Amino acid sequence: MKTIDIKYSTNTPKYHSEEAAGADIQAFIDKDIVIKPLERSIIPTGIYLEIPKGYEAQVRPRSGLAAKYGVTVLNTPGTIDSDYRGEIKVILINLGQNDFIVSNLDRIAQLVIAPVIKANFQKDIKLNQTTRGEGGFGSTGL
Ligand SMILES: O=c1ccn([C@H]2C[C@H](O)[C@@H](COP(=O)(O)OP(=O)(O)OP(=O)(O)O)O2)c(=O)[nH]1
Ligand SMILES: [Mg+2]
Repeated sequence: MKTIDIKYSTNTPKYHSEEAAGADIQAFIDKDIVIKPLERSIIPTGIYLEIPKGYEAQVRPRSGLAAKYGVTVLNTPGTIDSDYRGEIKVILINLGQNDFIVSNLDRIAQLVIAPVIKANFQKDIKLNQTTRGEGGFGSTGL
């Protein structure tokens, strides 16, 4: 497994198994946050990273919260740019039927570090032809 060093300040994401792809991130809050059904909340984590150029961090949901409570990350996968130096925050949405309570240090999401390929977008009015052409949104059948 490839590894890279990433500097952090305040809190750290934590891998919970040897080969976990995602490092869990915890809520870092003074008091509980209640998320009502169909509402969302921006949860601080106290995590600040210096991600090396050429990488990003993706904020992904935890499947346990989704399966048990219907709670997920609204903008999944959230994108943490390598030049971002602010606190990582998680936008949770409660798609379940009950209030969801977030307490300090609850593991609310996970971070996956991934390489980034930057495109040099080149304007060309004639794009090459393909069999699919302009077909999308179920054009090949469901
Ligand atoms: O779940 C997320 C997503 C983003 N961010 C931070 C890090 C990221 O680098 C920055 C900007 O995110 P994004 O590009 O997704 O948001 P935007 O709405 O395009 O804002 P901006 O104009 O600042 O790029 O916000 C988070 O803390 N959590
Ligand atoms: Mg942006």
